[in-house]
Amino acid sequence: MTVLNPLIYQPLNEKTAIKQALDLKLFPEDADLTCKEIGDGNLNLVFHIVDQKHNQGIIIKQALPYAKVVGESWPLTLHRAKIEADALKTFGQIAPDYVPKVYYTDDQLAITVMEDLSHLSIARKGFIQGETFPLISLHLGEYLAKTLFYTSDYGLGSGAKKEQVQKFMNPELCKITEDLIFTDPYFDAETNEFEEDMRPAVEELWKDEELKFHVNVLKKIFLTDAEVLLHGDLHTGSMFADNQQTKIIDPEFAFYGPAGFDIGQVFANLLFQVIVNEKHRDVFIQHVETVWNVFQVQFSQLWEKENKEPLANTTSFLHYHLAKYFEDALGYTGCELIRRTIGLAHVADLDSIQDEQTRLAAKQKTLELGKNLIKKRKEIRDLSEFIRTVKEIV
Ligand SMILES: Nc1ncnc2c1ncn2[C@@H]1O[C@H](COP(=O)(O)OP(=O)(O)O)[C@@H](O)[C@H]1O
Ligand SMILES: CSC[C@H]1O[C@H](OP(=O)(O)O)[C@H](O)[C@@H]1O
Repeated sequence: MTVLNPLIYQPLNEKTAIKQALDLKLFPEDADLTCKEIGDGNLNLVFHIVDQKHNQGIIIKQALPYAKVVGESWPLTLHRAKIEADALKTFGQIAPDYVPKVYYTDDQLAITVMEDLSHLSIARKGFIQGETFPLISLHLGEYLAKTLFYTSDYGLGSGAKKEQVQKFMNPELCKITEDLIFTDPYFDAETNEFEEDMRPAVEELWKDEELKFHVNVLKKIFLTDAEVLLHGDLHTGSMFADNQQTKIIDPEFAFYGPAGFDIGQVFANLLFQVIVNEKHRDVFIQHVETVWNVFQVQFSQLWEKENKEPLANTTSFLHYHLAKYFEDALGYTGCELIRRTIGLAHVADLDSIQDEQTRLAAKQKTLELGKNLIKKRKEIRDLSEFIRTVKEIV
């Protein structure tokens, strides 16, 4: 665990970030550097440094010793910067096409210097502006298949996997997920945020004992099933895209957990668009289908060709895993839909809808779909039944 050393750790500002870049000799000597802090996430500082002369940029991301969205009253480990840098390196080796290059890291300063992706758009923002990024689901399916297979016992071997489990222990960030996704939305917690008009639906949800039982089961799986190295926060605000490329950023919540968690977060964040984006509804339904289809095909190929556990390499055991991942993913999809509607840290897909009635109707649908997926995840046995459930509610 990185200990905060006030003699070494200092939050950067736009001037000291330029000095840092110069000290690291990441630009030519005649560079004309400008710097802007562009962090729009909940937790960290992000400095965009550009050499105006040669039109080259880098990103310096720095963790603060607290959660930026709340302030100094919510202290948060700087160790998350090391977790993020290590996860970017691990995922970068496994799926280099989909991960920004890491140029430099400093655990004491809690910084990661990485490839500037500002020629791409944050997927969530692009979707809201009407983009569909036609290849994003194919890329996400491949990214998920590779990262979830190659970090598992079957892709890595059980000894090496255990070392990784240790390396990616991330208790403070996991606790945020445990609270914000699996606990707080299900009672009258201070962190929750919802419009007063949503109160009847929210209070109904708080009283739903069957739902809370299922959320407890999903939380238990999250707490105990150290299957694969997860990104841990794989929403569309953690994806850069254009019509050709997709890059996944921000894995500071990485840890060993259930494979279905990353898949479910991807499904949920695409489903926000299925719910709000009438014009491109079918495209986003297809995106959900493609993510699963590509994941399933590529994961199965890796399982058969690269399996380090000879006895595990059977079709029936592969199907057992795919069925578990799918069932868990549906449950986590439901949890993500609900927490982004009534918990802390909403999504712009919903909150940016100007018309109040349209916005409230969309939020009712995300809650309804979320509850259904959580409760019925064992009955929904395949992709077509999943899509049928989505269409019935949307
Ligand atoms: N590699 C990058 N290239 C360009 N912009 C980036 C890069 N990484 C982050 N950003 C910008 O900074 C914002 C916040 O980054 P993010 O990693 O999501 O921070 P946080 O951990 O605080 O959520 C992103 O939405 C994006 O606009
Ligand atoms: C207090 S953290 C809330 C929320 O923020 C994280 O998202 P991001 O880092 O992408 O801004 C994560 O989803 C947490 O649950």
